[in-house]
Order: sequence, then structure tokens, then C-alpha cells
Amino acid sequence: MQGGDLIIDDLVIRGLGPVRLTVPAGTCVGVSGPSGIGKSSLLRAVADMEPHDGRVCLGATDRDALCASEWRRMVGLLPSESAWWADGVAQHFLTPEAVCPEALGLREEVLTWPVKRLSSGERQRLSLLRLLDRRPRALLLDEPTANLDGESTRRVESLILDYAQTHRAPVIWVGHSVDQLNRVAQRVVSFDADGVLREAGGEVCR
Ligand SMILES: Nc1ncnc2c1ncn2[C@@H]1O[C@H](COP(=O)(O)OP(=O)(O)OP(=O)(O)O)[C@@H](O)[C@H]1O
Repeated sequence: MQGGDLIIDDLVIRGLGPVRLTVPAGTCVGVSGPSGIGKSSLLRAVADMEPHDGRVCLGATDRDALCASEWRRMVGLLPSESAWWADGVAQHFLTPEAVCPEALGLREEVLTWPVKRLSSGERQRLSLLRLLDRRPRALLLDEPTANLDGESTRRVESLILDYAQTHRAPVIWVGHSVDQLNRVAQRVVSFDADGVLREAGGEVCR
């Protein structure tokens, strides 16, 4: 499966949109906007987890050419609240031996812990490591540092940007901190109160 630019064309989700956005390979677009406007819905629609109209491509691959499970392996969604389906942390990783929890300020032995012992910040960082362990070709990140302190936030930002550059992955980063989005993203766009996606200068995204 190939990666490349992420192209969102005329995406409409329950009246939100049409959204047009291109995220070049290896770059990050920050998306902000009022609570409840539809930022998470946009990410879920791109991941084909929410009903919508419109077209999404990753490089030369049109999402409609793949079955949902293939597409979701290519396009890695980090939801704001992670789901855990087994008792132990390590069971959620494909290659637990290759994972480096210390990079995110986590204890080395965290993979031996039961999920129920994890704090919300530990869950958030482990859900990111779990996602990257599957080597997605694009990243859809829903407030990936919402539960973290400053030091952990910087570590997460750095890991994500390293991954994007190394793997030439396009990244959509949804967040509420415009300072953070300006730090991590080459381009920051925002939904207005009417659900129209606009550039920082106010023009409608095309
Ligand atoms: N499955 C669904 N069916 C109908 N409406 C939904 C569904 N999921 C979400 N919504 C509604 O869509 C709107 C957008 O929700 P969404 O979670 O995308 O907002 P958001 O911009 O990410 O908000 P926040 O910043 O608070 O996380 C909300 O009004 C929500 O209630």
C-alpha cells in the first residue's frame, strides 16, 4: 500500500462542510474550532467510520477502492478516548518488543501492566504508541495531548513530527490550543461557527 498526500474533496458529514483540504505527505495541518462543531466527526469520516458524502484519497489510492478495514490500516485514527480490548497493555501491540515507552516519559515496564492500572495520561501516550506500531501511512489525531503535562506534551509532539517526516505521512491534528497547532503544523485551519473550514486569514479552504 502506498502513502502520499491526503486529499479530502467535498466531504459532507451531517450538514457539516463541504470540506476541502489537502495535506501534503510528511506535513501537518492543524484543525481547530468551537466545541461540538464537528472536528472529531471530520476525522472519523476520513477514517470511514462515520456516514458522509465526498471523496478521500491517500496518494494514488482512492478510499472507495479499498474495503473499510484496509483503509483504516492505512489511515491511523487516534480518537480522543482510546478503547482497550484486552486486559494487558502488551496485548494491544503488534511488536511490543520494538516499542520504546521511555520516549514518551513512560516507565520501561509499562507494557507489562494491566490496562486497568493506567492513568488517563498513560492511556493517551500508549494509544499513540499502539497506533504508530501499526505503521499507518497517514495520521488523524484527535487532541493527542489533552491529558498531558508540558513535558509529556513536548515529547508527544516530537514523536509525531518525527514519524510524519520519517514515513512521509500526512497528519491532521485536531486541537484547541492554537499555540500548539502553530508549533506543530505548517498550516492551521479552523471551523467557524457555521461549520465552514477557513484558513487563518479567513478565506474558505479550497
Ligand atoms: N453519531 C452521531 N450522530 C449524530 N450526531 C452526532 C454523532 N456523533 C456526533 N454527533 C454530533 O455532531 C456534532 C459534532 O461532534 P464532534 O464530536 O465532531 O465535535 P467536536 O468539534 O470534535 O467537539 P469537541 O471540540 O467538543 O471535541 C455534535 O453536536 C455531536 O453531538
